[in-house]
Amino acid sequence: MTYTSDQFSKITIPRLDFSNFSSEEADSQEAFSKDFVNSLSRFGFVTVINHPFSDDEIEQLFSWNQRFFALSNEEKMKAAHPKQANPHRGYSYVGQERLTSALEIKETFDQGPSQDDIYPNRWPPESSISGFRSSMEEFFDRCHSVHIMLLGALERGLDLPPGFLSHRCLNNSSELRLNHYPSFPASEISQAGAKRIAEHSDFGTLTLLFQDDVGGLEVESQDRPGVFFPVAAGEGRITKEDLYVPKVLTVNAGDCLQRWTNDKLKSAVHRVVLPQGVRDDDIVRERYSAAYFAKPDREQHVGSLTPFLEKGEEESGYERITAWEFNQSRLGGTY
Ligand SMILES: O=C(O)CCC(=O)C(=O)O
Ligand SMILES: [Fe+2]
Repeated sequence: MTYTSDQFSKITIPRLDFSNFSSEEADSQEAFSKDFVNSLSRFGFVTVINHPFSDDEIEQLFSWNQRFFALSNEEKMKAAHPKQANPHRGYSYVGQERLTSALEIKETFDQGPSQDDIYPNRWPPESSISGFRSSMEEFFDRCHSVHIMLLGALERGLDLPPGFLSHRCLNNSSELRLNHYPSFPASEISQAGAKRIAEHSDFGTLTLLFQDDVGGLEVESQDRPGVFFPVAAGEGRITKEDLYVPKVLTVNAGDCLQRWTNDKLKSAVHRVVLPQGVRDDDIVRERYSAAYFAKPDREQHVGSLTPFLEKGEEESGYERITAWEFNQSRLGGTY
């Protein structure tokens, strides 16, 4: 597949106001829920303002993100990601993970649930970055509660009974990833075919994505396969206000949600490339982001759920493998 960017596309990812859902007004809640479903069904992505995270929480998250990656390599390697990929934990240096054959100019720090004894987290020593672990653990739990709220909106928008999706995600086995894309000469990208992050879809239910204002995130069009357009694109260039954290939360559907809903909600392919307007002789600004990959409980199946299958077609749709088996099969080959 050849991929092209359509940076000036008029496709606009809908921007929803979460305060409509958190209000007591049934009509506003209903409208938010329907719009949320429609956007994930049409684009696989949505952006949300007035979301439940406070400015302070997000600013702190970005501050930890910057402080962690500013540590020396030696310090970061004290939290090194284990050799095998499953599941992601700890620090990965530039080039360690490849989603395709392209070099990816990014370093990452992955964290799972603090109560996971089978796959424990890998923290840098407290003496290197005091307070990092406790803040990140707290933020992880906040993301879990926002994930459950958003599943509530999907249940409503999809006319499902309350808890129909969320009860499959209560023993949190999600992952939180800090991304740092270092600064580099733009010519390296055009000559070497490197990317910040190559084309991929996320594996879980929903991804809560926090971006800074550098830009470069693009999503593949559902109508024109192979054509990518910027997330938060308006009638032309992205403005700082389109992206600026902490105001805007980007949410996208992952493969498990696509499977459960038998393709009604789309796990769209996305990537991070050069921001718009960058020329070959520019030095590209560094970029920070954080992604909470919300996932179903490991023992839950990720086959198509009955309400999304035609009557008498219960055997059709996606196979009922467990979320754990699915996650492992998707991770293999990326490391
Ligand atoms: O950095 C971004 O904006 C996107 C990152 C992403 O897609 C991922 O980590 O899966
Ligand atoms: Fe992603």
